[in-house]
Formats: sequence, structure tokens, C-alpha cells
Amino acid sequence: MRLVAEGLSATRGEDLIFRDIAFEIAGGEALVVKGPNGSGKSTLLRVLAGLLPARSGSAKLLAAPHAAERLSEAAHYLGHRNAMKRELTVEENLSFWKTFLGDMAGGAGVPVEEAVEAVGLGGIAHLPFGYLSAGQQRRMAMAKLLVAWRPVWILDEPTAALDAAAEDMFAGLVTAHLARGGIAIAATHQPLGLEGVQELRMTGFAGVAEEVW
Ligand SMILES: Nc1ncnc2c1ncn2[C@@H]1O[C@H](COP(=O)(O)OP(=O)(O)OP(=O)(O)O)[C@@H](O)[C@H]1O
Repeated sequence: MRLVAEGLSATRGEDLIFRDIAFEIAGGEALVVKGPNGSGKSTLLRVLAGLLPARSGSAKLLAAPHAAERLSEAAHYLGHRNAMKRELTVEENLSFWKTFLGDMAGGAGVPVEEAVEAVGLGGIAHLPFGYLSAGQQRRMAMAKLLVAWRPVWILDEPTAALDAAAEDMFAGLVTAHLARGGIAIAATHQPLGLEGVQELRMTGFAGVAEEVW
């Protein structure tokens, strides 16, 4: 499996955010997207996740062991928000996502209880999501990555609000995902504790109007 991005560009309103982004990631590899605030990291991830259209270029998953026609179908997207219902418990939220997302060919998600244990929330799975601390909520969003198999993880500032122990835990989850042949793409200002990752540095075109490019 390879994820190949070529000539990607994106605009927001009138502004060009980035252009000519290209990279190639094989199964088992990770790409870390770096750059200053506003340089387009989140925009790039949203394009890859299919949440924003690319202005030009493409990102495709090649030779994947499943029939996903689009990269977005083969990807988990963890954005700044955690995509959980505040009034449902940890277990209820994760059970919903497990059923809703289902697995893709080539892998299987773990049971909800196992995912909850893996992110260290075992004792509080009965609590409503809204009761959890910011770090606990983020841990729970990571459990969502585990309950349904997707070969590609797209992660926007995944370790924001996490303590050092949770950062280590998350590095372990990503390492295990890569060991299963998965791909991870993460925008972050913090080191993720992963070894041998590719780096993509965004520079940004703040204030550059579309007409001039
Ligand atoms: N909905 C929007 N409409 C117009 N411009 C937007 C919109 N969202 C983001 N932008 C602009 O796109 C540019 C890139 O933003 P983006 O969030 O991708 O940057 P980033 O590198 O992820 O930043 P940070 O490190 O602060 O998270 C910024 O100049 C931002 O103001």
C-alpha cells in the first residue's frame, strides 16, 4: 500500500493556502506535517480526509488491500474536535462509532472495552463524555481510532491537551498501527516520539491572493 500525493493545492476563500504539495508514504510509515501557525497544516489534512476540496492535484491510496475508491474512505480523521456526544457515556460513544464506521477489508477494530483499556480510561467508561477532563476526552478520541480498522490515520494536533504519559501511550498506538502496515499523517508542533518518520514542512502563503499564483 502506498499513499501518493501530487501537486496538491488548496484555497480558503480568495487565498491560496498551499500549492505543489507532493509526498509518498508506504504502509508502515508516518509523515509528520510541520510549520508555523496558519501555514496550512490543518487545511492539508482536511483535504486528505475529503473534508475540503483540493484546488488541484490528487492524493490516492495505491495497491491497498481493500476496495476504497477514495482516500477519505480508508482514513480515520482526528481533528481538533473529538467528535463525541457530551451526554453519552464513553462506552456509548465508542459503541456508536464502532457500529457506524465498521471495519474495512484488511483489518479489524478491537472491542470497545479493549480500546478503552488501551487509552487508560478503563475505570471511567460509564461516565458521560462531557464529564471527562480535556486530556481524557482526547484519549477517548484516540480510542475511536482503534474500534474500527482504517489503514490511514490522519491526525491534527493529536497530542494537544495530553500529559507526558498519554503522549507515550499515543506514540505506542501509532507505532502499533504502523507495525500492522498502516499509515499515519500527523500535524503537530510537538515531537510524537516516533522514529524514522518523514517530515513535510509547510511554509504558507498568508495573504497571497489567488490571482497571483
Ligand atoms: N474557513 C476558513 N476560511 C478562510 N480562511 C481560513 C479558513 N480556515 C482557515 N483559514 C486560513 O487558512 C490558513 C491556514 O490555516 P490552517 O488552519 O490550515 O493552518 P495550520 O498550519 O493548521 O495552523 P495552526 O498551527 O495554527 O493550527 C490560515 O491563514 C487561516 O486563516
